[in-house]
This record gives sequence, C-alpha cells and structure tokens, in this order.
Amino acid sequence: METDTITAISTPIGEGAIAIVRLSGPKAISITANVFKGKNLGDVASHTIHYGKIIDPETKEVAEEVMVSVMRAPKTFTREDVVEINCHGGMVAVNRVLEIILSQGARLAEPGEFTKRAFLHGRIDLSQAEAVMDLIRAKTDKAMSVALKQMDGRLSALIRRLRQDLLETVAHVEVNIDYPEYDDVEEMSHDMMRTKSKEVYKEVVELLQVAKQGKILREGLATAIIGRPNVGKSSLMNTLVQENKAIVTEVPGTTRDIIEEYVSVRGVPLRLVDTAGIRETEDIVEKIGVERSRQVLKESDLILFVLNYNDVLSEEDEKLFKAIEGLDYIVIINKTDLEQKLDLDRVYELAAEKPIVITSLVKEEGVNELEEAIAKTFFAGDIDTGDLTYVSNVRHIQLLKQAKQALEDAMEGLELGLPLDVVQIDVTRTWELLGEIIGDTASDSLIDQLFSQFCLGK
Ligand SMILES: Nc1nc2c(c(=O)[nH]1)N(C=O)[C@@H](CNc1ccc(C(=O)N[C@@H](CCC(=O)O)C(=O)O)cc1)CN2
Ligand SMILES: Nc1nc2c(ncn2[C@@H]2O[C@H](COP(=O)(O)OP(=O)(O)OP(=O)(O)O)[C@@H](O)[C@H]2O)c(=O)[nH]1
Repeated sequence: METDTITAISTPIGEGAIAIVRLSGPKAISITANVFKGKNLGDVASHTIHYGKIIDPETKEVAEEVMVSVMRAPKTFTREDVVEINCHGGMVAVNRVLEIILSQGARLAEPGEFTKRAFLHGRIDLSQAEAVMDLIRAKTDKAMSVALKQMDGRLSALIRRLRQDLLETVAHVEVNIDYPEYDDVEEMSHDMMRTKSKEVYKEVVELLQVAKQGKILREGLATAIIGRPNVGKSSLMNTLVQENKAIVTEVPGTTRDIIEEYVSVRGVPLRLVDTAGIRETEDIVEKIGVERSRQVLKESDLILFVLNYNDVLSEEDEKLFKAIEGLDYIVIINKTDLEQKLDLDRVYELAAEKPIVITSLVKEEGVNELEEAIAKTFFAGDIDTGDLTYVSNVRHIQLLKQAKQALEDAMEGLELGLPLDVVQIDVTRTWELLGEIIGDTASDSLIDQLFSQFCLGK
C-alpha cells in the first residue's frame, strides 16, 4: 500500500505576512502540480522555489497567488517528497489552498506527523524529535540551547555508545554460556560484566545528576510568592518581571485564567504562576490548615516567602514556616527602609539553613542578592550549558532512573556471585530502557502518544 500524502498548515493560526501549507508524501508534487499555474512542478529541480497561482479545480478561478518550494526525497525534512506552498497570510486564503490540496487526494496530517515521518524514516531518533518540540516551546535562551543540543543528537550519541557497550558485554556472556567448559572464560565474562556495568552506571548517574537542572531549564521553576497581606508580594513579582522579563503567556484556562509570567533570573527560568489559588496563599493557612497548604505549596519548585521587617512575626508567619518546612524556599525580609519590628533571631531560627535575603523593594535594594540566592538554590554558580549533556525531558529522566536501578541490580547480583545468565537479564533490561529514550525499543503506542502531543503541521 502506498504511503498517504499528508498536508497541513504549518504556520500559526491567525494573521501573518505569509502562511505555509506543507505537503509530504509520494504525491506531494503531483497533487500540487495539478492545481498550480506556472512552471510544470514535475520538471523542476529539487530545492527550488517557484512563483505561480493556485487554481480552484471546480471554478477554474485563481484561488491564491503563491510561491511553491519543491523538495524531492530523500534530502528533506521527512525524507519524502515535500512541497511548501507559501500563501498570503490570513486564514481565509490558506484554508482555501488547504481545501484545494485536500480535494486532490492528500489527507490532513495528524499533529506531529511530519516529524513522526522524519523519525520513522530514520532521519532523527525519538529524543531528537522530542527536542524539536522542546525548541518550539522554549521560553528562554538556555532552554533553547538545551533543546538545540538534543536535536543535534548529542544525547542520542551518548545513549548509543552506552547501549553498544552493554550489548558487547551480553554477547560475550552468551559465548560463555555456550561454552561453559572453559572456566577462565566464565571469570573473564564476570569481570567484564562488572567493569562495564560500573562504567555505564557512572555515566547514567552523571546524566541524572544534571537532569534536575536540565528539567528546570526546559520547564522553568514553578515559583510561588507567599506571605501575609501587604508584605510586598506584588511588588516582588513586578520587580522580578520588570528586570528579567522573558515571555508572557496567557493560558486561558477552562475554569479560570492563569497568567504565567516567565522571567529569567541569571539564566534560571522562573514560572511565576499567578493563579487565584496562589494569590490566596496569604490566608491559605488560615483557610485550609498547615497540612493542606503544604500539599498545595509542594506543587511549586521554589517558594519565595516574604516577611515584613516593619511588623512583628505573627502566628500566621510561624504557620507558613511550618507549611514550607523541607521545601525549597527563600525568605525575603522586605521593607527594611522602615523601622524594625521583626524578631530577626526568631526568623533565622525558623529558616534554619535556608537563604534569607533582606530587601527594600521600594528602594530597589537587595534585588541582586535575591537573584543570586535564587540561582544558587538550584545551580552551583553560573549555569553553563556548554559541555554538559542535559537530560531535560521527564520521560528520559524516568527511563534513566529505571536503567540506574537495573544496573544496581546487576552489580548486586555480581557481588552475590549469581550466575551470569541471571545477571544478564538486568543488563539486557538496561539496554532496552536506554533504547526507549532514542526510540529503538519504544512501542508503537508510545510513539503515537508522543507525536500526538506535537503541534499540527509540525
Ligand atoms: N520552510 C521551512 N523552514 C523550516 C523548516 C521546514 O520544514 N520548512 N524546518 C522544519 O522543522 C526547520 C528546518 N529543519 C529542517 C531539518 C532538516 C531538513 C532536511 O531537509 N534535511 C535533509 C537534508 C538537508 C540537506 O543537507 O540539504 C536530511 O537530513 O536528509 C529540512 C529542514 C526550520 N525551518
Ligand atoms: N516602605 C516600603 N513599602 C513597600 C516595600 N515594598 C512594598 N511596599 C509597599 O507595601 C504595599 C503593599 O505592597 P504589595 O506589593 O501590594 O503587597 P502584597 O503582599 O502583594 O499585598 P496583598 O496583595 O494585599 O497581599 C504597597 O503600598 C507597596 O508600595 C518596601 O520595601 N518598603
């Protein structure tokens, strides 16, 4: 059965200068040629662009004035024939072209289907495809550089090398199982398995060590600003936003509007989530109690707890300290331009080892110190996306954790002197888990699910 030719609008919905209808598949060129008035697209060289008009096959009228790019397999995004019709921006014109293309036998692409074809045809692996999505969603420079490196195949190359090592070990052991009469082979295999497992283990642990940072760079730290009424929470939010504004996204929620402000503090993306829920944290403890407040606040990666220098420590403040015990938080003592009423000794006692920053937001004092404290909470020193391979995707982190466990099992088995064919099960399992990251051992349903999260037209 011939592969379908798929099509979609690959530019964002709404008005723009130009909008692109993309086609991929064996009939991409002939379908377009059927409705294109201009050069015969069947004859043009690959990777060339042509001016012409799209003709409505029913009315024979000109539907759009366009530029058409023709790219022939296999050197294309999907490794199939690809055509891109550049239309005038505006939804009516592009939709009309899309409908005409659909009427000629192309089918509407599913979300992520172009990228999925690139994956199925081996141009990119699964982790690279996921990085394409990350790149689109990147909110800060650092997040983008992590995604670009993953797209480049850096993580893939590392994973492939580890899998190759494991495979060789397993192959070695297989030989041993086939020829059990040679004692020294048994011992050699044992040693090799131990050495290799340890080596791979070390690299998996290293990947996981920076993964927390990778995830932060990719998703941003969900940050809550809490404190009693009037302590300066909004002022703090405004200060951080004005100084570090990255991108504002308004996500119209179904029940209520959530406004997310992304700020980049020394390269650390903070997602300041300003929801009704979090704004209410001022009296959240009163309303729902310490334990439940804690459950709510646990959703945040970072809590900025603001206190008033000009007011005594209240029972409410003490309760808030209880609610955030053990979470990542920074205490901000604000309004230091006013008279001291706050019992600082008590604050230091309650905050224990957590960073405390003194600010006067009206005077713009202490903001630098606060930014430094934020950066230091998650990254020792400056963030360097240079040489490290950051795993940032939750799915990859999950798989690496499982691989780490399987390797621990293997190493324990070796210590206990279990037979090699038993230990080998754990090593093979590690090999499979790592393969899932790049898609070599991923199931069809997982692949479908991952690509369906992509945007339409990508
Ligand atoms: N117009 C347009 N712009 C775009 C894209 C696109 O599909 N169309 N891209 C879509 O994301 C991105 C570019 N990514 C691409 C990645 C690979 C190939 C590609 O054809 N690769 C071939 C060979 C390339 C060559 O060496 O000539 C290959 O790897 O075999 C094309 C685009 C961003 N800009
Ligand atoms: N003197 C002084 N006033 C400040 C400082 N920071 C904020 N304020 C003032 O304190 C008042 C309350 O500040 P907000 O930022 O609205 O405080 P909030 O915690 O968001 O208040 P609620 O929304 O009521 O919970 C405003 O009048 C601010 O101008 C400061 O460092 N010194």
